[in-house]
Amino acid sequence: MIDKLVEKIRRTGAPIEVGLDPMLDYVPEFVKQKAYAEQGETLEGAAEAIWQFNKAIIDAVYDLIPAVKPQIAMYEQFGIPGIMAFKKTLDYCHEKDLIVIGDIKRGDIGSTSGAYATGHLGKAQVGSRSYYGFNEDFITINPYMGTDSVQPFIDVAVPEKKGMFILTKTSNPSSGEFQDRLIDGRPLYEWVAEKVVEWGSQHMGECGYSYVGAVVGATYPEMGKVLRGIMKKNFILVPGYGAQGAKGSDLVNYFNEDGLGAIVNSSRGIIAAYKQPKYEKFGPEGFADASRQAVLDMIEDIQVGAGLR
Ligand SMILES: O=C(O)c1cc(=O)[nH]c(=O)n1[C@@H]1O[C@H](COP(=O)(O)O)[C@@H](O)[C@H]1O
Repeated sequence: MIDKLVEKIRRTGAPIEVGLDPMLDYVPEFVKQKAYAEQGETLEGAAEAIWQFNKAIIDAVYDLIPAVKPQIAMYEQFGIPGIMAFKKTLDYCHEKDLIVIGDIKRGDIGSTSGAYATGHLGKAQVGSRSYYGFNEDFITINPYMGTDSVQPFIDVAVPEKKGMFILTKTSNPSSGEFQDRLIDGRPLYEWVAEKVVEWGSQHMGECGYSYVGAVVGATYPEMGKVLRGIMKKNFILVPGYGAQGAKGSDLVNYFNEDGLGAIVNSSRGIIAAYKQPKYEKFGPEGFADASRQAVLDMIEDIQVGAGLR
């Protein structure tokens, strides 16, 4: 999958992923009303609304991008119907040949991590048969419980040729509270980055990049530069573009000289584009076209701002 990700980034010229984080507030009224007419103002109605919203956006952007990142919390808030909308979204993205990064941020003691890994990357054995549960291509992992919490994900990912992105320096304002603390003179996020390199060496793609990548927020470009230097063969998933304030020129440190090595996420900036003054002309009816235009603008901004052309 890392080889496919690299191939798709090269083909599209778009080192970006669209974050499918559908809050009901972003779903235009006409989409919600139709879903509620069919399913009522219920959890099922909410799940139908976010699924229809996602589907229209995927249809509008899939040819421009290599990957999507559905954030499971946005679906979980609607209980079981929400989880079913999450799974429908994953399957539809696969049908469209998109790489699916499940943003699930898991990590627990070994046996529990193993079960998460089976459910999201691998197959569950049931008697003589085995079944994929969610079947994402990559997932996000919280490594702060240490190697025995991360290793089960790698053990499942290797035979499946799937991967993961490990939280290293996150984009949020208080990420420094713990992650920037100095340990033996170096910030904690650098210690994590060194473990990402070590963990990643167990699972390398033919393209020269590891299946084990890192999450480093676009909102801390100076730290991004240091972390790029430590993790030369690990892809960096970069959140923080758009709604959290980062722009193309902040990303120059995140790419390697081959123009690869990073994939930049934008969620609200793309899926709720029609609400921004810049894309107002599309109106709520044209929400998916507004998302397409926002993707085109993001690609241009990153290619120019990060010096990729
Ligand atoms: O793992 C992530 O994707 C993540 C890590 C991080 O440091 N910061 C961060 O914002 N994210 C996720 O990236 C997405 C950002 O959404 P927007 O701010 O709307 O583009 C959300 O799904 C967050 O959960």
